[in-house]
Amino acid sequence: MSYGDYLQLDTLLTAQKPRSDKNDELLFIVIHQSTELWMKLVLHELELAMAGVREDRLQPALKNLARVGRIQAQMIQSWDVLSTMTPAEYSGFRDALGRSSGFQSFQNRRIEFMLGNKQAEMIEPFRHDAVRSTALDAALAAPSLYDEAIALLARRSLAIDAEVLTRDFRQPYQASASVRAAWLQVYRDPEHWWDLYQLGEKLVDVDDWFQQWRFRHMTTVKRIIGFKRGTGGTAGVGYLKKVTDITLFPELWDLRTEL
Ligand code: HEM
Ligand SMILES: N[C@@H](CC(=O)c1ccccc1NC=O)C(=O)O
Repeated sequence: MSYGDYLQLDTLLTAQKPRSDKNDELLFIVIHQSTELWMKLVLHELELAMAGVREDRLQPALKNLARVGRIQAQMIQSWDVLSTMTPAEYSGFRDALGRSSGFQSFQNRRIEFMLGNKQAEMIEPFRHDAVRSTALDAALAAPSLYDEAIALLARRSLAIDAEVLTRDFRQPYQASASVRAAWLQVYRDPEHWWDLYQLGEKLVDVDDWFQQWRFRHMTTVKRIIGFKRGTGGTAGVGYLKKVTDITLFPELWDLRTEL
């Protein structure tokens, strides 16, 4: 066994195939591929974290979520590398991308669903692909990381409304007064609820860094394509600006006003 065999570098390093003769297309491909690799690890860690929360093994789940946070930091940093590309350099090969866009990132959509950003229409770009659309249908219907956290609050005898626990998980999560009151109880007496308090803060980290990733996507796109429309059919920056406001775990933000 050699270094290259173990890491399958023949496969990995022959998968960069620019469609133009422009120098900067390699940067564009490498940034996307490395992001997809990080997403692969995020999915793995999120699955473990969700299983940990579900099975009341909170300490390992916290460790998985801490790792997700450090990966998100890398993903946010990588916008700085892409920002070295100028509008003229990108325009040189943009036509070669055709109508492909980030809407077609399966791993990104699975992460969004696992974190609770449930928008069923986002499966449409995958309908021609039986394997991926089936996996996304399943992720849409399953409880998110936050649904698992709320079920844990209930198992710890915090009062959670029944309709929150038995909700249709395909629907976007709606903030609930009982969930807010439960988290508030945890945050007002951290020593008594130490592991739940840590879980709450890890979830805020993930939400915060997800928002930062979206924000940097939007600013990077603004400096590279200005206000051109997106290849995926949206208005471009205007659309990306709108999605920066998405909040995954609303009560964990709301309760901060009351502390
Ligand atoms: C020059 C670089 C980039 C430009 C100009 C760009 C532009 C855009 C635009 C305009 C959209 C909205 C869909 C559309 O109308 O096309 C979009 C969506 C998206 N992009 Fe990018 N992007 C860039 C780089 C990246 C990178 C490096 C990633 C990392 C994988 C990425 C991931 C995504 C994802 C996941 C979406 C869907 C977002 C959502 O629905 O919330 N993009 N991008
Ligand atoms: N939506 C981008 C194109 C784009 O960024 C893209 C195209 C192909 C593969 C990945 C891409 N990145 C994420 O949106 C654009 O409008 O220029």
